[in-house]
Amino acid sequence: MYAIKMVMKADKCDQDCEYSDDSCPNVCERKECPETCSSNKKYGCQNQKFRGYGIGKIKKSKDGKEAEPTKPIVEIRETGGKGKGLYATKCMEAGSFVIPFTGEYVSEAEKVKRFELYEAKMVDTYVLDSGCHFIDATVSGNQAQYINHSCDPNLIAEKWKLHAMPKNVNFIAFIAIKNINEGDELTFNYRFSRDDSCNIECKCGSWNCSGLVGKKENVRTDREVKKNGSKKRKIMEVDVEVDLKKTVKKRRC
Ligand SMILES: C[S@@+](CC[C@H](N)C(=O)[O-])C[C@H]1O[C@@H](n2cnc3c(N)ncnc32)[C@H](O)[C@@H]1O
Repeated sequence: MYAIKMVMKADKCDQDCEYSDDSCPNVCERKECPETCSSNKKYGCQNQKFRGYGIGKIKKSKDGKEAEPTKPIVEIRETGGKGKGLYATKCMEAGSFVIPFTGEYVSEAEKVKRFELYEAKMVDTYVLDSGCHFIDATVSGNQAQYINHSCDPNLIAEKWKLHAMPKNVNFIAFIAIKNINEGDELTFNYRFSRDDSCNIECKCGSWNCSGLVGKKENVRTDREVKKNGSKKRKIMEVDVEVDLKKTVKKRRC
């Protein structure tokens, strides 16, 4: 009974949703609302965060002009031990959209070619597996590429669909899974999909630190552990969380 109700709501929401807060069925399905969504009469639709960052169709204000771009709520700073990191410049509640992850969308074949090229040039490589494509932030990417790993993170990476964008493209958003204070470092669990990524000594300092950056339980880690600052090339290929049921407290789904 509950499932049927959700589907009906989602259909309605696709046309002209009346929710557009965290109970919005599109949020529950990780879909951005269409530009035409006229919900939330006072503040406008709250489920168009990618558009605010210039991703997808640009948001228009009521008078038809381009809306102001979203002001960043993060800044890059030195961490002392982990290189640069990304920090919150204001408080955020659990469930908040923090920042999208951007880079070049490439196929698996192109990713393999690039890995060879980066290896030849000894370039550190940073790629997120979005499920449909690989998002390569090695050369071009936004501030999200400075998010360090933690074994007890305050962010999760989620896959989203954008309205009027190809169905086979996933966009990635970093969402807060804890309340975050101004000045906190933003982190997520890298959960590396390659064995050869898992040999960097972890300095997250969490109570549950595994000792290695991004280590999954089933990954072999019998290689030489790289200290931070090592001249050896690092390959970061990260799996994005797929579990939609992963609980983010503020959301009702
Ligand atoms: C995607 S980059 C993050 C930004 C990076 N700190 C920088 O300055 O460019 C990933 C690299 O950051 C470092 N790093 C991230 N999380 C770390 C952690 N928990 N402990 C130690 N080093 C970490 C590692 O050198 C890793 O190769």
